[in-house]
Amino acid sequence: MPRPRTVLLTGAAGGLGTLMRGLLPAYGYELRLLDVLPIPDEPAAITADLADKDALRAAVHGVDAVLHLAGISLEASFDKILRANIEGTYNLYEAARAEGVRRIVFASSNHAVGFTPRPMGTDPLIPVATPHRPDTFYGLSKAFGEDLAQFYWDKHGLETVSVRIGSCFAEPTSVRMLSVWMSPDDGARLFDAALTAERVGHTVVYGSSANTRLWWDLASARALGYEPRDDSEPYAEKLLAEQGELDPERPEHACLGGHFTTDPPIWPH
Ligand SMILES: NC(=O)c1ccc[n+]([C@@H]2O[C@H](COP(=O)([O-])OP(=O)(O)OC[C@H]3O[C@@H](n4cnc5c(N)ncnc54)[C@H](O)[C@@H]3O)[C@@H](O)[C@H]2O)c1
Ligand SMILES: O=C(O)[C@H]1O[C@@H](O)[C@H](O)[C@@H](O)[C@@H]1O
Repeated sequence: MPRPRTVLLTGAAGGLGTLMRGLLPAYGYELRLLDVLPIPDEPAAITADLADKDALRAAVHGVDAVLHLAGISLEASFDKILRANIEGTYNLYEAARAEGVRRIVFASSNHAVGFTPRPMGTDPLIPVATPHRPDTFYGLSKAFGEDLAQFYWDKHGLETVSVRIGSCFAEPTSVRMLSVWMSPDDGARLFDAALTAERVGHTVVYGSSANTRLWWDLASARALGYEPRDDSEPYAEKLLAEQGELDPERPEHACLGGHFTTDPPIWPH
């Protein structure tokens, strides 16, 4: 596939969208921005809901690829998740298929597999082929999105890289995040690799930096050409002094999804 140049960035007003708006142009992409919220200082951004099928058709028309970040990014009622994340992602795929877009990079989440026990001691890293074990309606919508991506590849030849993002923020803020953190710079490296790798079909990868305390296997991400450069370890001493080690007796410390696994989820995590 020729290197994509024009990329629709959905969820461009959000935290990750704002970070990627800043970082991805340096890789040579021309970003077309979309969000349900207006974006200050971005008059060309498309303000549209993922429920608006006509707006999505127009938004994907002529782009080489889509980086799909839009949606509810925390736990919410099933009705809200259904509309934004499940129907919204379907609407985006259908628009992309109809307009002949070749590739989508889908912001999946570790919460699609959040009830997977985290490795302890000498346990092996968690592979991407681990079964879906969503920890929330939110995680369930990401499991659906991964299946939707597989279906659109098998049926329509529309490629996807589903990125099970850990925690992509400027800095890790919890002991759990020491294992799942993805620095914004590594996030841009991974999204660039996912947009440009040859013949991905539907590939699932974990999205994180090369953390010393990593819980999952980055092999499928590295196979796309991703070379992480960051590690959360410099933050470890301070976070461990403040919060202590994870306690395997506490369910929210024993699983990948952390506090998303409690009922209701406990914020912050
Ligand atoms: N930030 C992370 O660490 C992380 C981790 C795992 C997965 N993700 C996923 O990455 C994506 C971006 O995460 P974020 O942290 O920037 O979240 P965010 O909540 O800051 O941003 C999401 C954006 O999507 C927009 N949006 C929501 N519903 C919409 C709709 N119906 N139509 C159009 N736009 C809509 C929101 O207005 C918002 O700007 C999300 O899909 C999230 O689930 C993020
Ligand atoms: O697991 C995590 O830390 C992150 O998971 C993502 O799916 C959520 O969107 C984000 O809010 C969490 O911080």
